[in-house]
Amino acid sequence: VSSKPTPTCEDGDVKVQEPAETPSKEITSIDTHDESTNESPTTPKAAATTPDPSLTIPAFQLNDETTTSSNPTPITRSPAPTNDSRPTSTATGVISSMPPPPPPPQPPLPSSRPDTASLMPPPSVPRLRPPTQPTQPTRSPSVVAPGTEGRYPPRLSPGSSSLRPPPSAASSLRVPPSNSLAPTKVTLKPSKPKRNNKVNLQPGFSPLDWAALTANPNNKLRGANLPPGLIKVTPSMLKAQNGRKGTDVWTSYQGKVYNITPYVPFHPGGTGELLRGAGKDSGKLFMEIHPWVNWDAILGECLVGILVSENETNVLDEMD
Ligand code: HEM
Repeated sequence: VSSKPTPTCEDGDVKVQEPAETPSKEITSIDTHDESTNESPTTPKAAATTPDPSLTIPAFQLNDETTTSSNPTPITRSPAPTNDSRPTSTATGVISSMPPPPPPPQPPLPSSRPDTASLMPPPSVPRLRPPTQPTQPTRSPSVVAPGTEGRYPPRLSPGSSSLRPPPSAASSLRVPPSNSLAPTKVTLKPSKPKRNNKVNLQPGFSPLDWAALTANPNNKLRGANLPPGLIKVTPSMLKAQNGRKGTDVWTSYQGKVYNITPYVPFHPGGTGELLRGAGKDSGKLFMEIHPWVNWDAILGECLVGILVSENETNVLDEMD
């Protein structure tokens, strides 16, 4: 639109002649221009009136668009007001609008160029300003809540914060390995040496040897003199089976009584440790030292009976 005719007609004062020469033609062109841009009616008029100055038009357009600083000054002068009056009049009646604006044509080329430049800038300037202005204000408020340009960091910070949560996934993965691995490693190292209370078992008394021994039911690991079925064991009976005076060593675990005598040489923790539960319940000691050990899997064949109360056995004896 800026390149159209403004230069030739616009020579400042010459504008009057242009409308007079081509009223019908100008009307059509002006109408179209007015529809597209309400603010810049002058540009359409110039375009209709100036078919010849095509050469001058391109040069001005480029200059006007590129240089924003030069645009404002020419616009403010005369073109802006003149243009505004023209379009408004054209909107209602083309003829009325045309006569008032057109000034006498001026021969000097330089003067015509500035006019075109002034005419050109208005359309281009408003167009450029609106997009930039709305974007800036929107940015400043959103960013700003605190302030102006310097607020980019704040924006970045909120953005980063929003990313941080999603980063929540990435952050969770990163943190645990570094922190968790270090402590776990440290804890494992000291714990192993502390618990390394295992004893050197005699040849033929390894866990595999014990497994082979228990696999054969004819070994009678429960005791030679016991009945085939499980027996009821009272606390007094358990206490008497402590290994002293040549007796077998019994211990209880979860309400069941076991003969641990055959297992003593196989116990990795040593004889002394295992005999701490002789004649009494070993559940507490067992769970404190190695709760991961499967008691029943190791001593299943050593099961003697079920632990019962003293009164119960007495009643049963009386009944018998
Ligand atoms: C008074 C009861 C018991 C005490 C005080 C005791 C004590 C211990 C000790 C101090 C260790 C060495 C742990 C180490 O150095 O890591 C150990 C290992 C072991 N004990 Fe016992 N123990 C008892 C009963 C039993 C019983 C009844 C069984 C079998 C059912 C048993 C099976 C084992 C096994 C398999 C290990 C080796 C654990 C491993 O290699 O991690 N213990 N025991």
